[in-house]
Amino acid sequence: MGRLIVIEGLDGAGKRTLADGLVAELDRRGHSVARAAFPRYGADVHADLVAEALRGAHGDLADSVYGMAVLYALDRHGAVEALHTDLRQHDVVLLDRYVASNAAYGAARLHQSAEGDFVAWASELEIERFALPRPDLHILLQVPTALAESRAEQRERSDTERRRDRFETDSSLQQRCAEVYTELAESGWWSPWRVVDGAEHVDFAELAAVSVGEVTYW
Ligand SMILES: Nc1ncnc2c1ncn2[C@@H]1O[C@H](COP(=O)(O)OP(=O)(O)O)[C@@H](O)[C@H]1O
Ligand SMILES: Cc1cn([C@H]2C[C@H](O)[C@@H](COP(=O)(O)OP(=O)(O)O)O2)c(=O)[nH]c1=O
Repeated sequence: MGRLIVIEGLDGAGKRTLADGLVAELDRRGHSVARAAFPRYGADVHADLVAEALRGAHGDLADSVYGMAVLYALDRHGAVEALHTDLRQHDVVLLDRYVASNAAYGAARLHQSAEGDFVAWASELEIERFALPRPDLHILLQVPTALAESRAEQRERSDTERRRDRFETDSSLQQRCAEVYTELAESGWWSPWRVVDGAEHVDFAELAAVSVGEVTYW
């Protein structure tokens, strides 16, 4: 059975770039890796509805924190079988965003902490009811909000396909989100968490060893 590793962090933190580096290191060490990212834009209708709503479609849908969170969750619900298959066939299944994104962004939008009603509701929906597979490890890619914002801006300039949406351009939301992520990591929500400083050089060898369970201390 493979290990489920989840990368979390703010928009523009560098999650995709970190995933590229970690996959290369795991590959170099001979581990087979399956990789996925949520939302599954273009592959799941719920994810597409989310993207459209974030760009102003579907009336007041994007204003509903719970409504949007249900769509993100249904995207993952539709991926449960594929995740189990990948876990059977690979040493590592590496996800760019998972349930903790819903927990962090929803709580932040509602000005709640990780102890609040929203995180409890999201856990009940996705962990209990949808029975999504539990991660072996969350990696929180922590960067100052201003750095994440400038990286997201830089990416927007070089890749017009990735124009920033209304969450991504809301600095105070991103700041609150960073706080909820830190709380989730500190409380060990749903799995152990490894916090990686994305403003510094990342030690991929060490991160790969932690990811495959060779190193089990935090
Ligand atoms: N460690 C880093 N140092 C400098 N730039 C980075 C670093 N990581 C990512 N970037 C750049 O920042 C932008 C956002 O990175 P990306 O991995 O797409 O973030 P995310 O997936 O978290 O939204 C990209 O233009 C990327 O090249
Ligand atoms: C996966 C997920 C994302 N989000 C938020 C985080 C991001 O602000 C936004 C879009 O996800 P993101 O991964 O940033 O997509 P992209 O950068 O490719 O457009 O959705 C949630 O609120 N809940 C979730 O479950």
